[in-house]
Amino acid sequence: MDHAADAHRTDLMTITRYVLNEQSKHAESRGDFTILLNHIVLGCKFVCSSVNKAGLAKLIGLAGETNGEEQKKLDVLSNEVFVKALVSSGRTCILVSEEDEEATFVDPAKRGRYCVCFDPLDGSSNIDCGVSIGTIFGIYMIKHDGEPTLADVLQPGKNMLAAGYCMYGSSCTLVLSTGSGVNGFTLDPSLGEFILTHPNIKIPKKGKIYSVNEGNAKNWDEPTAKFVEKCKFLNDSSPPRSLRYIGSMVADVHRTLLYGGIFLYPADKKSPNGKLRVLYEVFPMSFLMEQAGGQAFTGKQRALDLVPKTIHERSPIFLGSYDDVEEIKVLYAAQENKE
Ligand SMILES: O=P(O)(O)OC[C@H]1O[C@](O)(COP(=O)(O)O)[C@@H](O)[C@@H]1O
Repeated sequence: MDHAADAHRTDLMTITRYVLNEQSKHAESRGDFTILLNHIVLGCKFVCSSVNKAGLAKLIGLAGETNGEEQKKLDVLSNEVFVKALVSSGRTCILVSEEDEEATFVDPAKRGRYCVCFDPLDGSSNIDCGVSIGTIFGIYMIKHDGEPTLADVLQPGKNMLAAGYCMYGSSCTLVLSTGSGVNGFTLDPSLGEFILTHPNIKIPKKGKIYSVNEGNAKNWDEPTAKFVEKCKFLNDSSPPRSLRYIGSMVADVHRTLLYGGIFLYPADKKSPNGKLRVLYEVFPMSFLMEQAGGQAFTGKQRALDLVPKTIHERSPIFLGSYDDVEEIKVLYAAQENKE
């Protein structure tokens, strides 16, 4: 690798150029998706700079508002920026945000054909201590000319057109799939551009890492308890798997995508549907995992086959390397056969 050439690379593959190339393959594309994505990218850049200067700009701490959960100042600010950017793109008709109780139906005069479900700032519990957090988004397109309704977003995840996340960590990385593979782009602060740095990401078929909040172990169901037990106390000579849990889904999934392994947020006696939300956490991450060669399972079915009934519905999720998720599917199938 010629680092000097790399540092002075002049043929810059920005995310806009990448998506424009992608879209040019679709005859019907009029550039609407690229315009939409550019507004999402603008939101990510704004949130990235706000997160970086949070301590200095007094953006740490609670906003004193709730969405059923206490909202952080950065939660509210990020949500405002994304809603305004998405509406001003003129390409959206329905917005579903983790921070808004109700879906936003865009004014017909400014409306487009895309529905965007997003968590403007995921990993709230890690905001104030500077640990990596992120934005997650999933995009559908309405296929009819009638009034957009909730039915246009309460669809299986496999109907999404695209999904991605932006991680605000040691560097700002945007990972995106438009249905033909997964690519990672790193923000070059000196250019203010996301540059392709992780082309065609493929998750290792089998991993050495498991990622779960073991603090909930006493409330787990048997297949989950058995799987985590296996991760720790293998009955053969192979080395035990390592536990890595940041508590920010974006950061835990990003590591899983690059290094392999499995991330799980199972159901438990206290939260029978788990914690993570289907439309803007489970679906986008499952879409990316499958596009990278991994898989995503709910404990009952392929995550992307789920049909949510409400916009803030939760679901258990097991996602990551193909073989690792296969192991837990076998345990749930055995449980089902016993019942
Ligand atoms: O603290 P727990 O129960 O392990 O939950 C951590 C999970 O909750 C989340 O923080 C989601 O919650 P928020 O959307 O409220 O931040 C995920 O990012 C993370 O995977």
